Amino acid sequence: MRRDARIYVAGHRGLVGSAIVRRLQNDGYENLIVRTHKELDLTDREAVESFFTEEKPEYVILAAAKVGGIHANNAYPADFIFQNLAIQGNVIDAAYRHKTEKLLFLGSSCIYPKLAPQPMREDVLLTGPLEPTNQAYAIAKIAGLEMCRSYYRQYGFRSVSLMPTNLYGPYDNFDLENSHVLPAMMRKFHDAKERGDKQVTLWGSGTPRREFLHADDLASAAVFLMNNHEDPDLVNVGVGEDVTIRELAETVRSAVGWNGEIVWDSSKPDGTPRKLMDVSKIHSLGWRHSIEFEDGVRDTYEWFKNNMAGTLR
Ligand SMILES: NC(=O)C1=CN([C@@H]2O[C@H](COP(=O)(O)OP(=O)(O)OC[C@H]3O[C@@H](n4cnc5c(N)ncnc54)[C@H](OP(=O)(O)O)[C@@H]3O)[C@@H](O)[C@H]2O)C=CC1
Ligand SMILES: C[C@H]1O[C@H](OP(=O)(O)OP(=O)(O)OC[C@H]2O[C@@H](n3cnc4c(=O)[nH]c(N)nc43)[C@H](O)[C@@H]2O)[C@@H](O)[C@@H](O)C1=O
Repeated sequence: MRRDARIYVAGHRGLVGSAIVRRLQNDGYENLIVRTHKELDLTDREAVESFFTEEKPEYVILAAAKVGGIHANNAYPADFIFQNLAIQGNVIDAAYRHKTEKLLFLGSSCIYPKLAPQPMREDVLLTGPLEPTNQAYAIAKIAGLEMCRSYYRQYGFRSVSLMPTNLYGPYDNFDLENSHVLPAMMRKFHDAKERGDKQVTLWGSGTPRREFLHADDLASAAVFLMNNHEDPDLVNVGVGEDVTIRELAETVRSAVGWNGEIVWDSSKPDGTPRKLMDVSKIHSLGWRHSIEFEDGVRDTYEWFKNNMAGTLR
């Protein structure tokens, strides 16, 4: 991408979109196009059409989506499938018709079968049943990446599709019900420390394993692949190592500095037992993560204390 190219970053205020904007700005890209959800609802096909007619972005980074943790996915499957199908359908099709040079699509590690062999290679896609708690979201994401492959096959429309593992970092969603596990733990431990609570309740058994990648690393992979990769087939993005949810709780608790008791609520779902990415493809393309987990969690907690603590209810 030329440094003066017109690059539309959809979802620029979210965890991933904000990290991609920071990365592009640091790399000297000076012509970024952004719209808030309120300014442009990407589920509205006519609004998307007018936006592309007006702005004619040369590159599109699609980091806008309906996103949430295990509870949100399980409780609101209709919102997850409808909004994601609509957003990606509108944006990918408009980008093709308005002659965008290249688009970046984001899937997720939950597109792979619930019991896929670990670590999960890109070619285990569609080889078995999905995890029920996020099936609606996963099917929307699989449709998105198939749309990218199909637009390439039929029209030669260029795109890259990244499948990130679980992400964390600044501008994450710290809602107690609808967020992912890492920000939820951070907020629960922080609130307990502030209030002097002796116990925090976490969900499930604590035995599932998850892999965590800092959003700044994902942003670096996104810009790298936009510049260096020409195949619309999916590419996993992760660190290649995972931890149990109990181990994660210890790391986050230690970063926050709270020493009370953790209680596990077994009435809440565990979700997929393990989701570890095979990252050999992206390593062979020349990209590796650079933020170590403990450093990333510590920095994210600093950001949380400075920006979010006290603003949340
Ligand atoms: N977080 C994670 O662990 C992972 C995320 N991903 C993928 O990365 C991408 C970004 O996720 P993440 O940054 O975490 O999500 P966030 O929820 O942090 O951000 C999503 C962004 O999308 C915007 N948005 C949502 N709906 C619309 C809409 N209808 N019109 C316009 N904008 C909209 C939101 O705007 P607003 O805030 O104003 O509503 C927000 O800026 C998604 O595709 C997600 O599937 C993949 C794997 C893991
Ligand atoms: C990125 C990915 O994210 C989601 O999948 P998930 O990884 O299962 O989601 P999660 O981060 O919410 O939970 C991970 C694990 O952690 C446990 N857990 C403990 N205590 C809390 C807790 O307090 N909050 C939450 N949310 N989880 C908790 C929880 O029970 C589970 O065992 C999907 O939306 C999927 O669509 C997707 O793409």
